[in-house]
Amino acid sequence: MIELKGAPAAESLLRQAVQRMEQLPFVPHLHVIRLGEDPASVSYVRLKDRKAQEIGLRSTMHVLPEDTSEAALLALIDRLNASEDAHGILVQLPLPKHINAQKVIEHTSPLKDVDGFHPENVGKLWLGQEALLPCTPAGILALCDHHQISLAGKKVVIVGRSNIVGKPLAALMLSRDATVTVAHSRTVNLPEITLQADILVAAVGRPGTITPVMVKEGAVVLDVGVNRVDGKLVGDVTPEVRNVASALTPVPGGIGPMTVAQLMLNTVLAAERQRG
Ligand SMILES: Nc1nc(=O)c2c([nH]1)NC[C@@H]1CN(c3ccc(C(=O)N[C@@H](CCC(=O)O)C(=O)O)cc3)C=[N+]21
Repeated sequence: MIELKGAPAAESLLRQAVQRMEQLPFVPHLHVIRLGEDPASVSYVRLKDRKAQEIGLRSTMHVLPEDTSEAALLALIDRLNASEDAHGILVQLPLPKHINAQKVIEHTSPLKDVDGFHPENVGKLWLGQEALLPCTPAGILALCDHHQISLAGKKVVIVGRSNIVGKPLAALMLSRDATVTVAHSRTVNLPEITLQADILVAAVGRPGTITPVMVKEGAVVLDVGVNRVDGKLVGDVTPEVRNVASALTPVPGGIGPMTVAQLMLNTVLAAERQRG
C-alpha cells in the first residue's frame, strides 16, 4: 500500500505559486474573513494565514464578531471587491445561520473568488472554460498528478455531493476523461457502486463511511474527510482499508495540505488575471 502523502505534492504547488509570484510587479494580497470563534474555523484560517506568510504572500485576516450583520459583511466584501490591494477574498465557511452564505458567495467578485465558489466560476468549470477552481478538488487533481495516478478512462466514484468538494470534483475528473459516478446519502446499495471504483473518493464528512468491503482490491482511495473524534483528526475511511487499497491518502497529511497550497496558487492566479 502506497501512502499518498500531501506534503511533497503541496510543496510543488507552492513552488509553482512562488515562481509565478516572482514574475508579478507586486505581491498578491489574500484577505480571509472569519466570523466568530468556531475552533475548527480558527484553526483552518490560521493554517492559511501561516502558509501565506511562509511563501511571502501578503495575507490579512478579518475577524468579525459572530453576530455581525449580513449587511456589514457584504459591505466589507464590497470594499475588498473595489480595492486594488485585494487580489483574493475568502469567507470562511460555515457562516452563522443568520447569514445567507450563497448571497455572500455571489457578492464576491468572481475575479477574486479564490474558493472558486461563485456561480460564474462554477459555470465556467462545467463548461471547461478557464476559471478559479475550488481548492480541495483542484488540490486532489494535483495530488493525483504528483503521484502519477492517471485519470483518463478510470472509473471514479465520488461519495458526497457537496458544492465545495463532490460536485466540482466530478467536473474536474470528467475534464480529465474519467468515468465519474457521484454517490450520496440516498444512493441505494452504496457498496455495489463503490466496489466498481478504480479511484474512490470519500467526501462525506462522516467517520467510518468507507470500510474494506466497499473497496475493490488495488483501488486508489482518496480520503477528503476532516472529522474531529475525541480530539483526533480522522477521515471518512476506516484504517483497515489500507489492507485492500493500493494507495490511500492519510488524514491528517493527505488532502488537507493540498487544499491550503491550492489556495495560495489560486491567489497568485487571481492576481495575474487582475493585472489589467
Ligand atoms: N471558504 C472556505 N474555504 C475552504 O477551503 C474551507 C472552508 N471555507 N471551511 C472549512 C473547510 C475545511 N478546509 C480545510 C483546509 C485545510 C485543512 C488542513 O490543512 N488539514 C491538515 C491538518 C489540520 C489540523 O491538524 O487541524 C491535514 O489534513 O493534514 C483541512 C481542511 C478548508 N475549508
